[in-house]
Amino acid sequence: MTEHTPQGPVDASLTPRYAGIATFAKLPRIEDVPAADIAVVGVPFDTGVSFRPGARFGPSHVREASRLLRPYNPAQDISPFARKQVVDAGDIVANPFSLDEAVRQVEEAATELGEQVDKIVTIGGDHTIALPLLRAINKKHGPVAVLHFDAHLDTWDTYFGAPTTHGTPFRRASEEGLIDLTASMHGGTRGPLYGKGDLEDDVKLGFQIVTSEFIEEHGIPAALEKIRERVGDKPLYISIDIDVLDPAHAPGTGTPEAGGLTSREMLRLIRGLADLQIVGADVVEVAPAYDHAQITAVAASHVVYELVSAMAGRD
Ligand SMILES: N=C(N)NCCCC(=O)O
Ligand SMILES: [Zn+2]
Ligand SMILES: [Zn+2]
Repeated sequence: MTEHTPQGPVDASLTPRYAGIATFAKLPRIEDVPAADIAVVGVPFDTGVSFRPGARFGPSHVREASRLLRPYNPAQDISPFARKQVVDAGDIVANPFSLDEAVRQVEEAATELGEQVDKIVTIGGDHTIALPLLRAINKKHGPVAVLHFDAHLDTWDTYFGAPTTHGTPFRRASEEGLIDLTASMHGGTRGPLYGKGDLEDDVKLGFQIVTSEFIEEHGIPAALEKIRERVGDKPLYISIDIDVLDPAHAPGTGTPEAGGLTSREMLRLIRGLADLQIVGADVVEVAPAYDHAQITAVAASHVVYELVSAMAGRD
């Protein structure tokens, strides 16, 4: 915890919230404070996508929508920006012409940032970036429980022979021993697969699943019970692909699947996990070109805010 009184966001009652440069939630930049506890950082990168491109514009789009966030979160009864020094750490530079170099750059930058702050919430970017982010967090915490909210499993093996894509990060991370596979889960998965073998492979790796259908059938409390039982008090990394939401709630994404969660359900799920030992998180796959009226960006900005609130609430 920093020694200084946290510097909060620009006061929207003194400076119009639509004025000025958009940092996340109008928070100070990391350079503007002596020390920080929680950093929000962008990774504008989408070289790993299999369908619609454009997630490289995700971080700036989410920051724009986050201008409207306010400092008190009644749902968690917490003022996250007063409790902890939360900052915007800008964007990590990721080479769009070399996926391998980009992955190295993300790992290196996230490792460095992780030495400066306690916890990081990353805004993507396509889901490829979860791999270097998990490599970075592994150096700090060892293998972490991964709670992965997504329409997709993202444990596929290769695409066009390529091992590193947005459909493969959790397969690679499992193989590298970055994930505690006794405590990890997918949440909100649904939709057509390549074959039954996709699910069998996923089980073999060690993941469990709370599907979108399970959540609809049994409700959020039952889903939370399953997740909490699985994760326990292990260091937890939460990776949220915005396509876990139904396309009605998140049209601005690259591989949309019908039958997903509402934003209200997603926010409730995070709140129900707020007391767990969350050590890092990402929110990925926001692709503004397919967004309308900032629907996806508003949802994503609230998801990030809820994650930051959860992290700020636990010492
Ligand atoms: N990670 C995301 N969003 N999508 C993965 C989809 C991979 C596929 O095209 O089969
Ligand atoms: Zn997905
Ligand atoms: Zn994904």
